[in-house]
Amino acid sequence: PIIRERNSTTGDVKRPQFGTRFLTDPRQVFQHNAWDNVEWTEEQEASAKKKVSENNQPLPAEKQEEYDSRANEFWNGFYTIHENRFFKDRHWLFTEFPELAPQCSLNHESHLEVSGTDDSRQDSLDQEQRREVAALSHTDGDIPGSSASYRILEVGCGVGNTVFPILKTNNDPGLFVYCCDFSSTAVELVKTNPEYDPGRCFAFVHDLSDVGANYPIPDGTLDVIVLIFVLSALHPNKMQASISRLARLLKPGGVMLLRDYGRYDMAQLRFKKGRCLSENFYVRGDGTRVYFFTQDELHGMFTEAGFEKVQNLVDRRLQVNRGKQLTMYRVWIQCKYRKGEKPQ
Ligand SMILES: C[S@@+](CC[C@H](N)C(=O)[O-])C[C@H]1O[C@@H](n2cnc3c(N)ncnc32)[C@H](O)[C@@H]1O
Repeated sequence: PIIRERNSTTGDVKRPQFGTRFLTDPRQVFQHNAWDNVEWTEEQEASAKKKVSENNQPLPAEKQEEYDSRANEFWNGFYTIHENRFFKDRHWLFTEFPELAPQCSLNHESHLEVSGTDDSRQDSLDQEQRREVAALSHTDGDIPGSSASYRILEVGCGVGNTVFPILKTNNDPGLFVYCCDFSSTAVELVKTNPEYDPGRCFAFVHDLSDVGANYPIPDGTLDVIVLIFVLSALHPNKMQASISRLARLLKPGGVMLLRDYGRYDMAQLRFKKGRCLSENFYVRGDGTRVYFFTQDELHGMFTEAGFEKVQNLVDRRLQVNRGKQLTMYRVWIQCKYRKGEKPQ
C-alpha cells in the first residue's frame, strides 16, 4: 500500500512536509534547534534587502574571469580539505523527493496514514515490468546502465551524499544511478567509496556549464535528474543553457528535482564586502561561488527549457544555536519540474 499524509480537516493528500515544528510563541525560540515555515516580517525582509544592496559592488572583470575559468580547481581544493566530511547525508531526500525511490514510500514515518490500494497495485505492476525489462536486456553495451529501466542522474554529486542513500534505499533491480561532478577529486571520492557498485552506478567527471560536452547517456533516456545545491555554483549567465542541455537527457515526462539557496538566506546576508561578483552572486573565501535564487527566476528557467511546474516552494527555517543564543534564518527553494511530452 501507498502511504500518504492527509490533512486532518479536509482529508486532502498533503505534500510530505519538510518539517512540522512551528514557532507560535517567540519566547520559546531557544527551546528547540530549528523551527519550520517561519514567517518573515516586512521589516526583516526590508533589512535583508538593504544589507544585500549595500554589498553589491562587483569585483573587477579579470578576477571574475579567474573564478569562472578555474571553478573546478577551487572545488577540487574544497574536497581536498574536507574530503567527505562537509555535506552530510540528507534524511529528507525521500520524503521530499519520493521519485528517488518510488517503490519505497513505505519508508515514510509512522504517523503517515495508509491508503490507496489502486495506486499501490499500479506501483507494484510498474515494478514488476521494470524487473522483467531489466532481466530481458541483460547485455550492457558500451553505455553503462543501458539495460536499466529506471535511470537517475545526479549532477554536482560531490562525494555522493545523495547517490549512496538512493542506492541503499531504492532496491528496484532496474535502477541505475549516474552521477557527475566537475571536481575530479569529488568523483574520485565517490568511486573509492566502499558503497560504490559499478553494476548499479556510474560516476564521471563533467562540467554542467559546458553545454557542448557530451554526457555518457543517450538523449531522452533519464527518468529523473537531481540538482542539489549545484545550479547556484554556476555563473548566472550559464544557468539557462545548462538546464536546457540537461532537459535533452530526460524522457518526455521525466522530472528535474532541485533544492538550492533562496534569496536572503543567512549565508547571503553574511557575505562581507568585496565578495560580491554580481547581483546575488558571491565568491567564498575558498574561491567557490554561490547564487541566491528567487522562485520566479527558477520558474522562468525551467519553463524556458520546456518544463511544466509540479512544485516550486520556498522553505524558510529558523535554526537556533541554543548555546550561543543565536538565531539563523535559512531560506531554501525546492522545485520539481516535469519535461513536456512534446519535443522542444
Ligand atoms: C554545494 S556543493 C553540493 C554537493 C552535493 N550536491 C551535495 O549536496 O552534497 C556543489 C557541487 O557542485 C559541483 N559543481 C559546481 N559547479 C559545477 C559544474 N559547472 N559542473 C559540475 N559540477 C559542478 C561542485 O564541485 C560541488 O561538488
